[in-house]
Amino acid sequence: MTTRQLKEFTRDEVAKHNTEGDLWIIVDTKVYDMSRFVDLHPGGPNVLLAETVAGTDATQAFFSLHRHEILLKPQYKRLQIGTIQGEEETIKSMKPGELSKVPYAEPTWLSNGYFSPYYTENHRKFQKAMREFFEAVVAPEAVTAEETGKKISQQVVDKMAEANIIAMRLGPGKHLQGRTLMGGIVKPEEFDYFHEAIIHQELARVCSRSVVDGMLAGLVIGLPPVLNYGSEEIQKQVVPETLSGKKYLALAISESFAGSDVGGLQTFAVRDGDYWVVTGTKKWITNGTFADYFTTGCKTETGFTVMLIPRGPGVSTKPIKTAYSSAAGTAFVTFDRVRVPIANTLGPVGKGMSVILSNFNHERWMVCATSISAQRQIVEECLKWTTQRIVFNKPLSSQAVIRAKLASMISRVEGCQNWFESVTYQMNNMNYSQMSDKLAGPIGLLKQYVSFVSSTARETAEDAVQIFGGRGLTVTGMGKLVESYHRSSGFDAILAGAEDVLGDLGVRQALRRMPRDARL
Ligand code: HEM
Repeated sequence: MTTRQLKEFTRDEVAKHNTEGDLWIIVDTKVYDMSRFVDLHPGGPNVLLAETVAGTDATQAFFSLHRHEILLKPQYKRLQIGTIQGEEETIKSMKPGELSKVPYAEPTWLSNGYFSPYYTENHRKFQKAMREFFEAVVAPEAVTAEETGKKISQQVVDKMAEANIIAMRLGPGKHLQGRTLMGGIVKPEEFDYFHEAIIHQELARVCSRSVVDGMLAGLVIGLPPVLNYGSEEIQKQVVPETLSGKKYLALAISESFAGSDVGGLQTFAVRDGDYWVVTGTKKWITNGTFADYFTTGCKTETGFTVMLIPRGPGVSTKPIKTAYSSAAGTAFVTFDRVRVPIANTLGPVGKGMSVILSNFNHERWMVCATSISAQRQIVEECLKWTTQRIVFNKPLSSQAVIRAKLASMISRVEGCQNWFESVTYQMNNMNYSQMSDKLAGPIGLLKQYVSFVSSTARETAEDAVQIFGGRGLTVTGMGKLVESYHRSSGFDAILAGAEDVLGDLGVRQALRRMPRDARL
């Protein structure tokens, strides 16, 4: 491939090329020859032939209508023939792993000149490596997966496994022992919930909501019951297979008949010698279309029991089309008299409710982490858009009503992140049973506030669409992240427990702890 030589021009020289068939424009000191592109331009030829555009500096017009990334695509990059003599571009692409300088685009601890009591130099090093990894390895594929709805490729999964990211997404614990984490940046025994939070938040920066789930979220929420309650044999087989990304696992709890009211589930298991015989259906199972194992909640004679069901005779899955991409592998799962060895039981028979409930805290906390990060990205999009978009001859941000929306959006995401970090700090200082006892309520309330959805995410989604107008409803182009967020932010209000139920859980826990002698 030959590298084209870029020439230097004066603005006067460019101005001479302002007709159909000989059309140049300047965008941020770069000179583009649009002569042969005019008829291919998705925005039509006429806009480019306009007097105010042809042969002129069209930087402002360009950035009012296009994302910067368009200029970086090879098919458009090659339209550049030169630069303007003695001038330097002002709009630079972010370097790999670079932090955004847009205010509030990064959490406080990553913002230049600010401090945090929670994070160390090691967290910063870890965050940098994680951002570089996700940008280089995951981001390109995340865009494709969102569009095609296909499962994330095995190549990406293998690279995540190699860095032990799959294992780290399950949080601190014995499953990290003996592993080299992110090339050795953090020792397994030093890996804490802030490291884990960094992974979830960095992942959500490069993936849409569906792809975050498609990145083996099923395993993240479905493997802990195996780790905490599975027999040694089961663990020996399933843990290495899944954490190496060779096999996939999903958590199969919700059904057409019951969701947040886990007690109402109807899938049942009957004992037959050394086997359970399982019959029933599960719905909205993340990663279910490609899962090899299902951590499944079943009704049994003495109560509710959790067991690991391998895909095999009697197990079938079909995709459910939801508002977000099928890359998440959302499935309807049918168990038709499936024979499952009794040895696959996770936790005590009839005591499955506590297995599932104890698992929920981590899952909900993870949903909060990703949800806040996605919300923050929308704040960044809105700050950029309102600064570059010109309306009534002024930037959109000069309108007080727009600034009021930005104020609410910033306050919401900062409130969410700060509460989230406080809960994460508690997790770092509590053991598993303390967490189950003391944090189920706060995490429930936090998720309600974050998924916060009805309170913060959904309001931010609505505000962002108002700010972007029609573009916020358009799948491609300037508002594509806002559109995707608007369509999928509601998912966080439902997945891992409906927000209203969780808010109520938090209050009921608080009420249970009210001192008997408390009076006004
Ligand atoms: C290097 C120069 C340019 C390139 C490579 C380019 C490329 C594109 C592309 C790929 C789209 C589709 C964008 C999308 O789906 O988001 C588009 C849309 C558009 N372009 Fe350009 N463009 C250029 C310059 C300009 C200029 C100078 C104008 C001046 C007014 C313009 C006006 C438009 C309009 C009006 C649309 C439709 C936007 C919309 O749907 O909201 N373009 N252009």
